[in-house]
Amino acid sequence: MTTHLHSPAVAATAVHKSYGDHVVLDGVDLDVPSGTVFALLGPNGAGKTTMVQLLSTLIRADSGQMRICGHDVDREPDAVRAAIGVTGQFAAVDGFLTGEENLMLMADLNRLPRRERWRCAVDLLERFELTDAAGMPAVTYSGGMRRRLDLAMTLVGKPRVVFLDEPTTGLDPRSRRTMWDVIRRLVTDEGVTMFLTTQYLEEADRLADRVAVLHRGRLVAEGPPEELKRQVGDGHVTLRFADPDEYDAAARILDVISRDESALTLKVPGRGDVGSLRRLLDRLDHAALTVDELRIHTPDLDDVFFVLTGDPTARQEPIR
Ligand SMILES: Nc1ncnc2c1ncn2[C@@H]1O[C@H](COP(=O)(O)OP(=O)(O)OP(=O)(O)O)[C@@H](O)[C@H]1O
Repeated sequence: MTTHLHSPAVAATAVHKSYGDHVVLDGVDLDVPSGTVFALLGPNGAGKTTMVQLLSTLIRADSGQMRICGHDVDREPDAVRAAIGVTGQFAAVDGFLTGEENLMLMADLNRLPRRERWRCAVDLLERFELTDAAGMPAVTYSGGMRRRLDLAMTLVGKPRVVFLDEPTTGLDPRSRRTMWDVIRRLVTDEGVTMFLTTQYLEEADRLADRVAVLHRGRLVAEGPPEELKRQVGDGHVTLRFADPDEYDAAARILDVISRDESALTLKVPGRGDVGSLRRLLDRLDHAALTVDELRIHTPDLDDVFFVLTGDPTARQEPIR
């Protein structure tokens, strides 16, 4: 296999993909340097999984070019498959096998020499904090443990690029943080390139060197999280209401970034300076609405998403 040491880990140019009349990707360009974490961010149905399926040779694009570590996805699919690992929302883990057996099976499938299989399994179990659970059937694992085992299994084949499709969807905050640590360590210690898709702005912000925002089949922004946040400038203000009717009424009169029905909170754009806060409170006063609590935030990716897409439908997704 030819190695392309100086090629970007992932490069895509003018990628189009439709299902019937439904345009899912409408000319997407990507460039991910080796040894970095890249996050493709977007709400449900934005086309993130489709992009991963295209780059990992699972489906074909209608047009456009894609290369992984210098290998053309269309013309050299075997070389691409040898360079990548994919972990998805539907893990490859067999619940009836123990963690160790799952890893040994994967080592077998990757044709590792017999004496290396066990060493590889033990090493991965330790790095992924699964040593204590190594002998237990995977069906007894928590969601976070399963995701870690799935990622460990992907690494048996020593991929240079790992696609992580929504790696922490459905995990509790602690498991999410453990997963983030594992992902970061793989990049820092081994130079693996991570291409992750996520709906969670916080995840992209914490993990990624570069973030791209996918909206209606197009990239609406691309850059380091800090740069995107700078583009937005102002932060936001969170307002909490005690009364559901007042919460609803406020949501109707204000320019709302996002809303949380259960907490009765609204996020509205604003720097939090005295003048703009006074204007905001005056508007609520005139409508006879009482705010229970007010918090001021510096810009985060949530604000970036709102400013870039300005699309209220995008705001209803479970972004956090
Ligand atoms: N095989 C298919 N046939 C028809 N439509 C499809 C197919 N696969 C995906 N789609 C459509 O393409 C759009 C993008 O789907 P995709 O799964 O890529 O989105 P996503 O951003 O990964 O969303 P999620 O966060 O929910 O996984 C959706 O509207 C989906 O219904």
